[in-house]
Amino acid sequence: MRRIVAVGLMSGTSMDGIDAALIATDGEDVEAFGPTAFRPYSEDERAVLRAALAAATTLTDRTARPGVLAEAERIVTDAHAETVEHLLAREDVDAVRVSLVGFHGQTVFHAPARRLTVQIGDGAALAKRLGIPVVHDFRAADVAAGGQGAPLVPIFHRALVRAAGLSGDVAVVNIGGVANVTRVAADGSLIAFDTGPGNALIDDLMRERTGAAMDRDGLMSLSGQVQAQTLAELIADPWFDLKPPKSLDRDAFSRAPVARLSTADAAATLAAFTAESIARGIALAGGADRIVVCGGGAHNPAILRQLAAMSRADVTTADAHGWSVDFIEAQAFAYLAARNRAGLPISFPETTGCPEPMSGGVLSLP
Ligand SMILES: Nc1ncnc2c1ncn2[C@@H]1O[C@H](COP(=O)(O)OP(=O)(O)OP(=O)(O)O)[C@@H](O)[C@H]1O
Ligand SMILES: CC(=O)N[C@H]1[C@@H]2OC[C@@H](O2)[C@@H](O)[C@@H]1O[C@H](C)C(=O)O
Repeated sequence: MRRIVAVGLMSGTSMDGIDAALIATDGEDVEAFGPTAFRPYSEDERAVLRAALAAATTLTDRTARPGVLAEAERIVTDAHAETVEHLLAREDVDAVRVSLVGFHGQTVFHAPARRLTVQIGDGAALAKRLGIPVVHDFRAADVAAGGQGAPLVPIFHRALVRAAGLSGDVAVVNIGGVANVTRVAADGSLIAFDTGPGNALIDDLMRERTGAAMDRDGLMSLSGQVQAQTLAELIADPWFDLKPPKSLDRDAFSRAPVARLSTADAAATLAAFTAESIARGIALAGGADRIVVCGGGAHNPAILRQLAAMSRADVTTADAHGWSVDFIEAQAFAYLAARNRAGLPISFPETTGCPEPMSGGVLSLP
């Protein structure tokens, strides 16, 4: 395929907002990173999204939008359209120069064992409003074929690792609401899976105890003490020893074990829980010489310090390699949309457990 300019859009499990990023790619190589934009959800919008997650637990049909799910889908679609319109206007980019949008949508339910994964967001409506073809619904085909439907970013991580010429075995770790790892071995082979919690438990603790949306710069976690017994209780969950492929829904783990702790100790212990489950995941993947961290958790020194202490690898953040800590997932969905148009697979037995390399995503034309 020729090189195209694509916009990628990600609204992740943290539900902090929408990341948008332009890239130039032929679906194999990333030829250039372009401008980015972030559009936070308002507190009201976030409350609707949280209600949608609760409502979605009873879904059996991935296309049904009962009750609050219909309102949540409208909010998600409109907010994504606004984000792209803002980005293109700010950068003075004419929509005709953009060939494609990769639209992840918002995951409201993920249970691959039940062959069900639900991302809300109306791709057809977005294509019409923007006047740009949109690829959306990236996870459904993989899950229908028996895969986990996640993580999908690994093939993008590998493209970045190869282009950077990083030596040795490299683990790219994304710390979003949930955390996931991609291990790119020195021989180019790939293994990827979700490792456990990212920031979601810490965000939920902070909202409940202080009303803040996050533990900004890890200040609360850094002021507390990791409670070893509680951490041991959290990490004793047999899920962490399960062999990949494996993936998680946002609320797969409970923060009940930290309920009796002070806010500072609870935050410190949850940050250590995230770090230890990532370190275990990297070991399960075969270990790494280098760990490159991306996602919002890369801004939390409490997580990063614990991770560095628990692993013997060289730990850096994505920015140190010229990649983007905050927009790597949005860039990945632009890349995955381009792969869809190029007829290239987006998921693999080694990343989602699907039976064979699979294409993914649905195209909606304006
Ligand atoms: N300055 C900061 N200090 C501490 N934590 C931060 C900071 N900035 C972002 N975060 C954390 O990162 C989260 C957002 O991360 P990110 O945008 O990577 O997640 P996501 O894309 O929503 O999730 P996922 O990757 O699971 O889909 C916030 O909710 C917050 O917990
Ligand atoms: C079902 C779902 O939306 N999963 C997300 C979530 O957030 C992080 C982790 O869990 C990852 O598996 C996935 O997102 C990234 C973008 C992925 O598919 O690679």
